[in-house]
Amino acid sequence: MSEDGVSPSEIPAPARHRWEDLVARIEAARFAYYVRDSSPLSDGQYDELEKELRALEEEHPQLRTPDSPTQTVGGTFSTEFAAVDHPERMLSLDNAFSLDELSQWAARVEKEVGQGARYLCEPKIDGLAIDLVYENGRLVRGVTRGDGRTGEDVTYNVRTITDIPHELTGEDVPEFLEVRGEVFFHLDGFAGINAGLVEAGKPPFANPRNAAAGSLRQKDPRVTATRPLRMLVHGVGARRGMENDSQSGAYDKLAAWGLPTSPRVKVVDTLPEVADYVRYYGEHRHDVEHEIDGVVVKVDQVPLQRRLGTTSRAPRWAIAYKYPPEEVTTLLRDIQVNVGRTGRVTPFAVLEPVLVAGSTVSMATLHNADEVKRKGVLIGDTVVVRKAGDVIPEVLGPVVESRTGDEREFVMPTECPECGTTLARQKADDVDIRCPNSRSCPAQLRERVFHLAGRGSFDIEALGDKAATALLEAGVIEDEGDVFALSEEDLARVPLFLTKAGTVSANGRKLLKNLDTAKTQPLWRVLVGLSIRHVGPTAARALADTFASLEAIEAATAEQIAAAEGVGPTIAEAVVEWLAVDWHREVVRKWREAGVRMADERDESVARTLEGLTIVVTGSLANYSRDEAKEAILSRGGKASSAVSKKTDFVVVGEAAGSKADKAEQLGVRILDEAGFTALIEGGPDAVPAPEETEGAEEPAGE
Ligand SMILES: NC(=O)c1ccc[n+]([C@@H]2O[C@H](COP(=O)([O-])OP(=O)(O)OC[C@H]3O[C@@H](n4cnc5c(N)ncnc54)[C@H](O)[C@@H]3O)[C@@H](O)[C@H]2O)c1
Ligand SMILES: [Zn+2]
Repeated sequence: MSEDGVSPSEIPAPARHRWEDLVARIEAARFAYYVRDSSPLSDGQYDELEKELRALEEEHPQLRTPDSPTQTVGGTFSTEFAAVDHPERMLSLDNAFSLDELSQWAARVEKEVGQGARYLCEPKIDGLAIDLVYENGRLVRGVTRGDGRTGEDVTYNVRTITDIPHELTGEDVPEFLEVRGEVFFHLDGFAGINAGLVEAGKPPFANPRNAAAGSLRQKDPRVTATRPLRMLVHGVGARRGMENDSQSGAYDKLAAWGLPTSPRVKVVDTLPEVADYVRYYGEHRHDVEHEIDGVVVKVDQVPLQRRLGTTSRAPRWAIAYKYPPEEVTTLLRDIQVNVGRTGRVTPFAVLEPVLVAGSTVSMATLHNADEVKRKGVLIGDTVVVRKAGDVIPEVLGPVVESRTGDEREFVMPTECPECGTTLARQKADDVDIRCPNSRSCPAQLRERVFHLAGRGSFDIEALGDKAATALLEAGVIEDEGDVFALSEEDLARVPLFLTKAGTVSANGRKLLKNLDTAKTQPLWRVLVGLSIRHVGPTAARALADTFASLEAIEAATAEQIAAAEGVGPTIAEAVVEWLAVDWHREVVRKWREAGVRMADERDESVARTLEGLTIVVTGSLANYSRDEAKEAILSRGGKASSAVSKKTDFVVVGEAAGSKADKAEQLGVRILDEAGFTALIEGGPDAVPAPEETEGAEEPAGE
């Protein structure tokens, strides 16, 4: 950095020192990123540095030397590869971090070329740029971006990527063509790469982008060949024998010659449509098979691109709209284990708290001990953490470059951290290990009590995490069996439910009231509350629909349970196994004694006209919603099914019915329209016309 060009008297020393410091840090980060394929800083942290540098130079324009990182294309070329000049310079992109900045860019475009610019929008792939040169249709060179003028020759490596054609096909293949694209990994490819590296005793990558860069930039192309790299093209450079009047037109030609273009490219006429595109991918960022860090917007017409021109580092006719970063680097302080409701022991990462996607993350899931191994993370590592949308934060991988040697490997405990019981696999081939002390392991108890109070079960608002713990700790409940017998005297012994004066608090009274209401909840909620393996809301509803009471389920055999609509052998086995355990039956007995209803009342005023009939309703009916139709069938003793089979007695076909109606016809199942359905409900099967008549009357069918 030439300080000579800058007159020290004009720039305050602190600003100059800050500038030097920022430049040094940015250059170190660029070196790690482009040469070592590593990210000690996250992209967000890096962008912050660049932003600060830009602001500083805005304030003190004399600092803006031609070799400032704000004026150059990031990257360099390492001596490990032959250096090759690009026929045409490869540029970076300017960024917009808000819709506001995007419209400022569009305003500049309009000011320069007037109205009429069309905008080509495409996802910004988080990979690394590649320059491909085709001569007479043959791939002759593949080069990394480097510093924009000179890149690294990775031709042999590029040839191993299946997306990249060695030869262009089709009509009018140009004499000379330089194509720009992005090399990247699909997300699922990344996890496999790291697992493979760890198994081979090699350092894993911190994230998919580094993995792509590191896999392409291999000395030995045979290594590159083993990595499932992908490529999509997003631009053209120098060319002879190819005329372009638009970016989108160029993409069409490239595609016709066999080059992979993005299926998500869209050309729009107005800025609001660009904003829609940006918003769409902001919401659907995770529906794309690779990581995207933004959307690239380009003026589509080539003559307008020419008029707009470029700066030293980026075209003026394009901009990268960047989404908020989802990946951060932070310290992995520890790996601890959590014991879940079913005793499953799962490791989780304890992180140095870090802000990502708008919230502070201090923990991340690690699923199981194998997963920790596969990711190759050590306690004490700097790790990349990803928080994608509402998904639980995840550790992607370690920044191996930042290791000091003090890191240590995680060892799965052999004893339950909560109750000291020796951990074991339930079945020999299970991945998970569990605490077998399900009845009284404090962790499992707490989770079960909390679970039965949940929205998907009894829905007991005043019984949260804290309350569950407090009740167990005070000893007023020994396990979930005691929950519904709780009295005011009991709560008077739980500090959490006491006022300062020592009486039961409003919250305590609310809990008692909640419990009373909960006792009349429908059977399926009771079943969910029992914490039977595999019995979540869906299975519980299916069981309740068929058996209507817990007593009936207790009396049923595994075969009978499995035969119920939507149940099947796995759930049936789990239910039977659960009921065979003494203390489980004790929970049921206590609940029953405390007045939990455990049966769905059948409305006896409704005649059971459909006893033994299986009925499928498809399409929409005028007088019944889906649920009402189902209810009408169930309350009359019928079975409401969703799939048509030979066992189906009637298929009710409403408006816009789909394939189920066709299937019914094929199988010769009796078909009813809505009027027929009403007749069936009211009078049973005898009230609807006999099969022959129905068939004969197919066309006029009621209406
Ligand atoms: N973590 C770090 O330490 C560190 C260091 C250096 C750079 N970086 C990251 O790299 C960025 C700067 O790199 P950059 O100069 O390559 O800029 P950039 O990544 O912001 O944008 C330019 C690049 O986008 C790529 N791209 C992806 N999809 C594209 C598409 N559809 N059309 C056109 N181009 C597309 C091209 O390869 C192009 O070179 C930073 O903002 C940061 O995210 C991180
Ligand atoms: Zn335990």
